[in-house]
Amino acid sequence: MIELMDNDTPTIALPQHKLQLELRTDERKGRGVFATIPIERRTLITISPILLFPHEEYNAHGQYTQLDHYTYKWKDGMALALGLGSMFNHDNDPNVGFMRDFENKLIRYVALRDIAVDEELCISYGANLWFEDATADGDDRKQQIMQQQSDSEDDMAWMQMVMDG
Ligand SMILES: C[S@@+](CC[C@H](N)C(=O)[O-])C[C@H]1O[C@@H](n2cnc3c(N)ncnc32)[C@H](O)[C@@H]1O
Repeated sequence: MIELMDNDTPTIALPQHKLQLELRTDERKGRGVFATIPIERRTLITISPILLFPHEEYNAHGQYTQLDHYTYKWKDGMALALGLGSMFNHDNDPNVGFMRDFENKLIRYVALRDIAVDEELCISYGANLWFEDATADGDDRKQQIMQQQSDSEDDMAWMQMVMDG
C-alpha cells in the first residue's frame, strides 16, 4: 500500500518481514529463496526498492560486472533489486511473478499459485538466459510462458495470463 504524506512524498509499506522465508544454497543455482510455511496464491511476498543505473552508465561499466547477473530491464536503464528481489532464481514455470513500479522505483513480488513448505520461490527471467538452466525440461507451455514474458511490456498482464493458466 502506498500512502502520500503531507508533503506528497510516497510512503511505501514493507510487509516482507511477515513471511518466514529462508535463503538456501544449491550447488548449481547458488542462493535461492525458500518457503518455510505454506504461502497462498496472490500473497505479496516482498517489495524491493531498486537502484537505477542509467543506460549510459550501465553500458560503460555495469554490464562488465557482477551486476549483469542481477539487473532488471527498466524504463531508463537497468535496475538492481535491493533485498530479497535479487535472490530469486529462475524457473520457466515460475511460482512468483513480479511487477515493476516505474513511478515509485520498486518491484513487487506476488505468489502466482499456492506454494508449499520447502518449495523454492522462483521468478521467470524470460526467454533469453545467460546461464545453463538447472531446471529446464523443454515443456512447450513453459517455453511459451517465458517467451510471452520476454515480449510483454506489462508485468501485470503477464501475471494475469499465468494465473489464469
Ligand atoms: C539474480 S541471481 C539469483 C541469486 C543467485 N543464485 C545468487 O546466489 O546470488 C541470478 C543468477 O543465479 C543463477 N541462477 C538462477 N536461476 C538459475 C537456474 N534455473 N539454473 C541455474 N542457475 C540459475 C545464475 O547464475 C544467475 O546468473
